[in-house]
Amino acid sequence: MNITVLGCGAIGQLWLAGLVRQGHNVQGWLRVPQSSCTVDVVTPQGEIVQLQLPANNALHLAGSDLLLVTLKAWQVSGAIRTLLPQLRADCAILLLHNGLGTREELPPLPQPLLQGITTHAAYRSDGGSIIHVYNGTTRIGPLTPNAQSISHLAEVLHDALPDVAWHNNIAASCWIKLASNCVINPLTAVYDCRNGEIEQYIDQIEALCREVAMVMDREGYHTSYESLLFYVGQTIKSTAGNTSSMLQDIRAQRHTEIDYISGYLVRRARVHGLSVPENQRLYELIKQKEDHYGRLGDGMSGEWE
Ligand SMILES: NC(=O)C1=CN([C@@H]2O[C@H](COP(=O)(O)OP(=O)(O)OC[C@H]3O[C@@H](n4cnc5c(N)ncnc54)[C@H](OP(=O)(O)O)[C@@H]3O)[C@@H](O)[C@H]2O)C=CC1
Ligand SMILES: CC(C)(CO)C(=O)C(=O)O
Repeated sequence: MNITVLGCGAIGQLWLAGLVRQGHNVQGWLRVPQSSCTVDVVTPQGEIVQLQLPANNALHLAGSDLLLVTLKAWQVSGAIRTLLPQLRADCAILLLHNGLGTREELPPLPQPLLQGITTHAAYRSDGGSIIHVYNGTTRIGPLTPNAQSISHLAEVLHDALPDVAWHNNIAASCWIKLASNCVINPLTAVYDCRNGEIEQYIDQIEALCREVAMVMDREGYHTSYESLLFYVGQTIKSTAGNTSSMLQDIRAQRHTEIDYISGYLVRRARVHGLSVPENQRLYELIKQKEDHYGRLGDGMSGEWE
């Protein structure tokens, strides 16, 4: 397949490495245009993969069958909008990020639109290499009716970076993942701790899960408070040693994905006339942290890192 990977950070480089290995014709797409991009990945087995791949080639983009979007949620709609005029109408666009709400920011598209969530874990080391710490599962599925027929994409992606599973009702899976991000990300950022250490704040975890379950129910997704609480508890246990992505962003004074996590939940609650005070409170606490270092940056670059 002809593939463009938009965003060549931690997750993007895992995909670039895996797709090239399978013989696909792949390029990266960088924010600051360059003719090549570096892939430098250390696999969970300690294997080092170093590649130089083409990047930002307009002809390659125009011939792409798949645009794989591995950006932070707040970077997605702006980046896709600038590329849309150059994409074929049948180029599948797969959004692979934490949180929800990017779809609503995009204009109506002729292209088949898909969404994915992943439990792979990777981070950029001080030396710049991407350390792939955990081999997880990626779930993908259609957001638009014209994407329902391309379930074979899951197989193609599975061969490159297993495991990949197709879910017809991907929105429901994304909401369940949103529940764990509404709990783990802001709590770890507020208490400045690893994921496993938030188990002690059980009252807050329960309140957050109750609120997410209530909003999900109004959104039409079948779930229960108990099942969400169980799922979130399992995620806390299985990622106990992790530093959440939100805490990493806060520590590095970067823009967080809070607007697409707790912020999205708060916005959907408002649409349904529901009150979600615990999610609202955590949302505001994280925004205050962002504003604080945003202000510190004023007069310097004036931009988010
Ligand atoms: N890393 C992980 O383990 C996991 C990540 N996720 C989710 O996956 C998503 C991606 O995360 P991750 O890979 O860690 O993030 P990164 O920040 O590592 O990667 C994003 C990349 O996109 C680049 N970028 C930003 N804006 C643009 C643009 N307009 N055009 C092209 N490139 C751009 C950034 O470059 P620059 O820095 O130059 O702006 C950066 O290299 C997030 O939603 C995250 O929450 C989910 C599960 C696990
Ligand atoms: C599930 C969790 C919380 C794992 O760390 C995550 O997705 C993140 O850190 O963003």
